[in-house]
Amino acid sequence: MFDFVSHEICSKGMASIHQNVPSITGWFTGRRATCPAVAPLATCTRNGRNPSARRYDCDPFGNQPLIRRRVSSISAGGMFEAAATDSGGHLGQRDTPPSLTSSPSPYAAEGVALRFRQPERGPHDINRDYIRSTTPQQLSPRPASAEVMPVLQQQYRQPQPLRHHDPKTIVVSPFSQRPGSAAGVERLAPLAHGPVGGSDSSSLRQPHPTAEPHSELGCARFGLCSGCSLQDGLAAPPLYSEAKGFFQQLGLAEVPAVMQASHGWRCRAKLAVRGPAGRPLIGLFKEGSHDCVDIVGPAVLPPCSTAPARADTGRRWGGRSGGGVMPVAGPDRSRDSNGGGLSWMVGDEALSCRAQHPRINQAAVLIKELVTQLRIPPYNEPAPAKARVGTAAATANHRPPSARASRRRKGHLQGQGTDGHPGGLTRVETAPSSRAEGILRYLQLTAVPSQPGNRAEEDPDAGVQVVLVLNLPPDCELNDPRVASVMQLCRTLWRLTGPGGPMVPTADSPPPPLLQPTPPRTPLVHSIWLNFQPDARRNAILGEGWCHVAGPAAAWQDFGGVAACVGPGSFVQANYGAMQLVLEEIASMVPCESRVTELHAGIGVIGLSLAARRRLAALRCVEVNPAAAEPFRASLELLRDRQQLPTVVEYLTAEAGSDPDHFLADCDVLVVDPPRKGLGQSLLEALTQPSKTLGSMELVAAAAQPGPGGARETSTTAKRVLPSRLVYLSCGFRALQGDLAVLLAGGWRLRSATAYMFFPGTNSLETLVLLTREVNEDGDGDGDEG
Ligand SMILES: C[S@@+](CC[C@H](N)C(=O)[O-])C[C@H]1O[C@@H](n2cnc3c(N)ncnc32)[C@H](O)[C@@H]1O
Repeated sequence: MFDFVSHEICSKGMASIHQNVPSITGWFTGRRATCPAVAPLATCTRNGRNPSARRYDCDPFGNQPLIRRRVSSISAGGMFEAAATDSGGHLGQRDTPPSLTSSPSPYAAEGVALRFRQPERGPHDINRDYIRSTTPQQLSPRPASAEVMPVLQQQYRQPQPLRHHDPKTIVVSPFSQRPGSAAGVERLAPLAHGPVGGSDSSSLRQPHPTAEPHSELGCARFGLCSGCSLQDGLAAPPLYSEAKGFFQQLGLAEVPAVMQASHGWRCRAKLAVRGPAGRPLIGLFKEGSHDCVDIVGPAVLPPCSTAPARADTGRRWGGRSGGGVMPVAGPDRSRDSNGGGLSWMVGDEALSCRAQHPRINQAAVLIKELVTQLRIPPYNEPAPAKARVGTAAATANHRPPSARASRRRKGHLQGQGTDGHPGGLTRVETAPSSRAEGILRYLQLTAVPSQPGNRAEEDPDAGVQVVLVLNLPPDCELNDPRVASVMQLCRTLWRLTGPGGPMVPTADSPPPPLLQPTPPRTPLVHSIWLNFQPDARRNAILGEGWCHVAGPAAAWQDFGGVAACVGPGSFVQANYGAMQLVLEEIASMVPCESRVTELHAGIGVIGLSLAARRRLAALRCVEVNPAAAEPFRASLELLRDRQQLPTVVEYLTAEAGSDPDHFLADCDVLVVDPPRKGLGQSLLEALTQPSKTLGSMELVAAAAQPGPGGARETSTTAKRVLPSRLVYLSCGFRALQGDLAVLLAGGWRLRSATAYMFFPGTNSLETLVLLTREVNEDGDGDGDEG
């Protein structure tokens, strides 16, 4: 029998993600918003002709139906459709909608015909009530169906070699295989110098022209942005040497260092958006400042283009590609009434962030281009009152929100909180009285596998879940012009790179958002969310309000053999590949049939993967962020359909230190994965004072526990029974040192430690430690378990 016990999973905080989605159905589908930028691309693709030889003008906001004009620039989000034609100008689509004529096009030689539609409403005339009362079917009988859309989307679906992928795991320190080591991890000899990893010699591995020629990182921006502090020795940062010495003092001869990939490892990126309207900077802050270093490469034409290169305006990185240089629209064009041109196709990977998944880089390029063309004002930070500066190492580590902040999160629209993961950003506290301007604050981009069962970190065709973090209140009216420009961005982005179809679910569609399958072939943009973070004082990137705009709500990803539901506000490790290795090693530390408690469980990635791999007798997960419960439940449901699970699965929304006796009851193996500050005092006490007599209240609680191993005693002399194994995954090495001192003094014995490079290029570690203690009949441990 399967039993899912969920405590404090209330109807408010735990509401299904879609339950609180505002009824904006039909808003985005009310007009055919196919961007005519498809025209040159379609031309290029179909006929191999010069796309810039002839361009099409259009007045996307005009009211003249069915007008063709020649023009000089192309709108980013117009109100028309584009259709590819054959050489005679006839539409080539078999299922051409009746709204498109088949009359010969004057531009037939271009292979493209544009037709303009009478927009039902102007782009700035968005009315929420109107939207709510209109179904997508009424407004848009079908998604943009012109052939050029699939053609364009195909451009983004093109399977590309995942050039960053490094199949080899690097282990720096010499060591022998040991029982607790990561299963399947390839152990290599120590690396002294030279490139990390296998024989991949793709361009992503080539250093930037301006980078240190022999550096492993090979990034032209090294030293400018705060994302990386090391460009060599990525697999053995200075902190690793220190950690090795620390553990050797504690009796461990070997401390393996594991790096899964040196480039392209980041599957979730959080990027600041700053700078003036029309010239956005998207990237990370310089050390100790609000100066944003742009890490998003320029948009360039595809190699097949023969378009003449135009002089760069100087506001972008110089563009280059295999097929020539094509700086995109300059300021003059961005002032066009049509919103400027979209001449780009992809960014230049050699100029993009080395750490990020290539598909994240591509999405960032597209979004930057649209932000530029639509002149969406980036967030303008108020002057900082006191700068709290993180080092590169600190920024690499996550800083989950305080428990109080997490409790405050109710999620205005979605019931989702934030994970507070900076994703490489240095955050700076600002003065309470400061005033911020601008709209677009951050981008959160998460790689999503293109196929169920795929892993995003290995998937060259991965999609990207886009979160636009806005400096707007969650209750901002959607007819607010500031939102309108953002929505125009969303609409264009979706039309260009989404899978097609309406952007939001219909009002009467069933709400299975978390279990919504990923489309068979995922285009570049998997889904779009808005997050509202208007508070300049809050030290968090994500705010409380969420709005689901397009695509599946969740980004499912295989973690440790389990399909894990990752919401846009869920905590998830940025380095998916390294986390997979950690999960393998944790599985090797946990005996089959164990009763496992996982504290700081998040969406339950570790616990569920153990449940899938180790036939656990029981699983209890404890997490303070209430927004993590719903994704956990969704993952659990999917897993239950596939295989046998522990008879009792508990998910507790609570602070790890709030009731340790309850959490530790009936537990053989305790897994902890705390934030950087490490374990709380009460938990450390509980783990080191087994002979503490339980109070009567605790006994009542313990007696209520079902199943074998529940309350074994009812007298007030009952003692706390501790687990025999403690698996400690730490992202804060300093805190780990302190916690280990307490635990070792309290009877635990250190069995193994492995240093994982979760953030190659930074001086940080993710340390996985196994501790054991012998448990006698009294529940006391003498610190030695077999
Ligand atoms: C490093 S993350 C680990 C999450 C999860 N194990 C994973 O790998 O996805 C730390 C988690 O601890 C949670 N957390 C922070 N303080 C906590 C507390 N006092 N009690 C319980 N959970 C806490 C955070 O919300 C976050 O989900």
